Amino acid sequence: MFGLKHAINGLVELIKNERNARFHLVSTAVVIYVGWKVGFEPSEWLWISLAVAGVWVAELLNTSLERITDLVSPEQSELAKKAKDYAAGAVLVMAIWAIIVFLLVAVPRILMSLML
Ligand SMILES: Nc1ncnc2c1ncn2[C@@H]1O[C@H](COP(=O)(O)OP(=O)(O)OP(=O)(O)O)[C@@H](O)[C@H]1O
Repeated sequence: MFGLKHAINGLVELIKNERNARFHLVSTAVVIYVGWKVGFEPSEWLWISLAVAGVWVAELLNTSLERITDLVSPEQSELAKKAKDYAAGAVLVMAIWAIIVFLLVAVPRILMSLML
């Protein structure tokens, strides 16, 4: 279980050091609260949890790639810029998908529960 300790440490460090991660943490808590309040179905939880996990994974990999890039190329370089921009693009794609899932799955359920 030593790997688990390091993995949890990675998550804690991400939340401590990255502003984006703190935003993800608040968003994750809000989505879980809303889902619990309106009573998401298991299939809805599946989509929402996939989107939430996807954003966390993308942010973890992006931050890891940023650190590796800084290690390999501490000075300004065109390649370092490309490497970081690609990784940031991956987070953006995942975040857009998570918003689409939220709009398609959560918003109709929230509106339904407000009308009842
Ligand atoms: N060594 C570098 N050479 C050229 N451009 C860089 C370099 N480092 C960063 N950049 C540019 O600046 C952008 C922001 O990089 P930075 O490492 O500050 O990431 P960040 O998104 O601000 O994340 P963090 O706040 O975690 O460091 C990169 O996407 C890239 O375009």
